[in-house]
Amino acid sequence: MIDDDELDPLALDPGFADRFERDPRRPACQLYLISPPAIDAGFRDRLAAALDAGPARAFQLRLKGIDDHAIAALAEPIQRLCADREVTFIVNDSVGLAKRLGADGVHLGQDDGDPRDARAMLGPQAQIGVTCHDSRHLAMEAGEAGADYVAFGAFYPTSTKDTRHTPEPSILGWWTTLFEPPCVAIGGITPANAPPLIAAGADFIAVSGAVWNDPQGDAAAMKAFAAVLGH
Ligand SMILES: Cc1ncc(COP(=O)(O)OP(=O)(O)O)c(N)n1
Ligand SMILES: Cc1nc(C(=O)O)sc1CCOP(=O)(O)O
Ligand SMILES: [Mg+2]
Repeated sequence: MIDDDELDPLALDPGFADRFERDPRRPACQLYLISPPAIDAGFRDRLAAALDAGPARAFQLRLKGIDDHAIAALAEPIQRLCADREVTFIVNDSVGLAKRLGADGVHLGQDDGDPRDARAMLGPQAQIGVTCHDSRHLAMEAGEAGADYVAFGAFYPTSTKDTRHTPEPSILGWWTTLFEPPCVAIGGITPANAPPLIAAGADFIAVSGAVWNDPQGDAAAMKAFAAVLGH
């Protein structure tokens, strides 16, 4: 096992983050929208209005505390909406559910299974993402296992999930400098605190609470993210 500190560009080269320049061939950073942890049947219209207000490249159905049958029933209209808008539809946690729904992909945490098994079940076109916390080692393992993106977080405090890892933004630039698959930044991201992560190299910012819990409303939040991302 490689010690993560041995891979830390800031330890090897303290000026790394200041000199980081995004490869112009990489697409600009985009929004990866994550559902609230609980939704009802009206969420489809709420999501449609949010997507009307500002673009998202991907949407993850991340529902907690209900079984796969209940998730499948809620998923169908949302999945159709995403297909109509060309928004990649990702299912959290469950390869079996992603397969059953014919989702565009699955997001796997470190305890949610091996990306190789997910690939075998979902096929070559599936988008498979892997949680890598603050670990360069986990990200390289995920890349070797065929992940289509790696996710680092939690960059900021969040009430959406109990988190134990806090990466430095420079992990994003380290990844994009060395590897082709996109990297996702997640955890407590708002329009106000997103710019340093975008500047550090994030290919996607993944956001839940800052959209669905914004006191100004979902549409205002989506517009604010669109402005920050230059859409
Ligand atoms: C894009 C993205 N990144 C990280 C996570 C977290 O996944 P996981 O560690 O499995 O935790 P839960 O989301 O299942 O609570 C994610 N879902 N999406
Ligand atoms: C689902 C999730 N995963 C994280 C990780 O660090 O892997 S942080 C997080 C919560 C994302 O929601 P919000 O934008 O409301 O903070
Ligand atoms: Mg999970």
